[in-house]
Amino acid sequence: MPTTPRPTAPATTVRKAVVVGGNRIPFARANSAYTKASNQDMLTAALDGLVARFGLQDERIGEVAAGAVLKHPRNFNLTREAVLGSALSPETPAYDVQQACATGLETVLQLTDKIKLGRIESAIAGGVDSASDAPIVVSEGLRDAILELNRAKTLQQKLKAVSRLRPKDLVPDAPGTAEPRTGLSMGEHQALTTKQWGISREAQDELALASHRNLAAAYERGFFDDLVTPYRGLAKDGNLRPDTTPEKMAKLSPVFGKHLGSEATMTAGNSTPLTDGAAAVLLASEDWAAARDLPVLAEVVDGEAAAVDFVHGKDGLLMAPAFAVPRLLGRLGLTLEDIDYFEIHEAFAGTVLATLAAWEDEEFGRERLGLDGAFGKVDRAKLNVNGSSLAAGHPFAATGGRIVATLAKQLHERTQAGDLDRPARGLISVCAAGGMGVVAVLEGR
Ligand SMILES: CC(=O)CC(=O)SCCNC(=O)CCNC(=O)[C@H](O)C(C)(C)COP(=O)(O)OP(=O)(O)OC[C@H]1O[C@@H](n2cnc3c(N)ncnc32)[C@H](O)[C@@H]1OP(=O)(O)O
Repeated sequence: MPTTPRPTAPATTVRKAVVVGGNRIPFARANSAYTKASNQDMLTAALDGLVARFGLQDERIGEVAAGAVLKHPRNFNLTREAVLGSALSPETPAYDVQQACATGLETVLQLTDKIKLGRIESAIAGGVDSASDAPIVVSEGLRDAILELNRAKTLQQKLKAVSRLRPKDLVPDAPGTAEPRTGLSMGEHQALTTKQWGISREAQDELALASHRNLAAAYERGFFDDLVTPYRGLAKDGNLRPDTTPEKMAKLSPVFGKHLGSEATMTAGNSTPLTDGAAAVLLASEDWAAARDLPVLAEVVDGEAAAVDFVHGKDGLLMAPAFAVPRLLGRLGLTLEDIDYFEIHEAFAGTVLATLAAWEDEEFGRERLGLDGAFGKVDRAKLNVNGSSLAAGHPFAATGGRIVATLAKQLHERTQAGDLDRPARGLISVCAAGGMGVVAVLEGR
């Protein structure tokens, strides 16, 4: 007679995971204020700022997950080293994540899932990147010679290893943002997508200007006072240009897609700059936050990842969020109209605008998303209301943490204002190298 199999693990509970708050160091343009700071220095500073803000000295956090896109081989487990260097309890486990520019958001989703399942009560998610201290890779020839030298026991074997070296082996591989499968940089890929979706230079410059204007206004009203801790002489993001104008932007020469001639529209003004920085977000179960009398800004409701075949297909490298968002909202029974704030990572102005154009396109909606028509229109007054990567800068893995903390605070303010008959709702969309995208929905408290 068949018997009902006994569960091999205790039943798990699904509960809510919330954002308590965030902390980041101001983001610096590459080769400026943080030239001498390593990824570990910056991540430790972001963690220590969070510790100071929420009284977490010697606290054993359930788990810390962070990462860097440009990681030195010497950083075996960068996040654990940063935890050991911080004021958190050394009994706090920590691990690295790498999901390109979506790393910060991916860590938030991984850790909130663990909290929802009851495996941990608290967590810190984050990310860091330094374009100033990028790892330099040695050539295959030099690597082979060094490994052989390491194994050599006799003088003869050592000389043989060294004698293999040729002058070209001494040339290092310079760091870059090229896609391994196409050899094109992210900017060159985006230039193709920007053209494909017919995004004008004016529209890109306008989006970049709005980003600077919104970020400057948010600093002005003190919005970042409890989200950003000054570091190495910097109190605000070094890339912020409150005085930039449409005329100044219009004068900039194209930097990507130059082969497109007069159709080249991407400049240093409407592309993110290479940036250094770190961000961290404190996540918890409701009980853990209540027991410590800590505030709760927002709930992390759900997330989704997508990928596109940018090598053989017609979708642009950074277009995966155009697919991930409809899937996530569909699963949650929401439409774009149900969202009060959109945080769409501004890798390039063209990335945001191409995504919005795809969602408004009937054919894309029917043929690529399997809908009856266009997915919908984003109300631009709800988009990146506190500025985004074009103004703040984009230290790749740190961007997700910046966005989650910023959105959580914005949602909290709006929910507490009480003008909605429900909690304020926010959508995050982050594109990533490799044709990927990670998105999430948060709700204010
Ligand atoms: C990684 C993932 O997984 C997904 C993603 O997010 S993809 C995005 C990844 N990021 C990138 O690829 C980074 C792209 N950016 C770059 O490579 C470089 O920043 C860039 C090529 C765009 C520009 O480099 P640069 O030429 O060194 O920039 P920079 O010197 O700062 O600016 C050039 C000029 O524009 C001016 N400028 C820049 N922004 C301006 C603005 N908003 N208003 C007015 N002027 C501006 C600068 O003042 C400068 O002028 P001068 O030459 O007179 O000093």
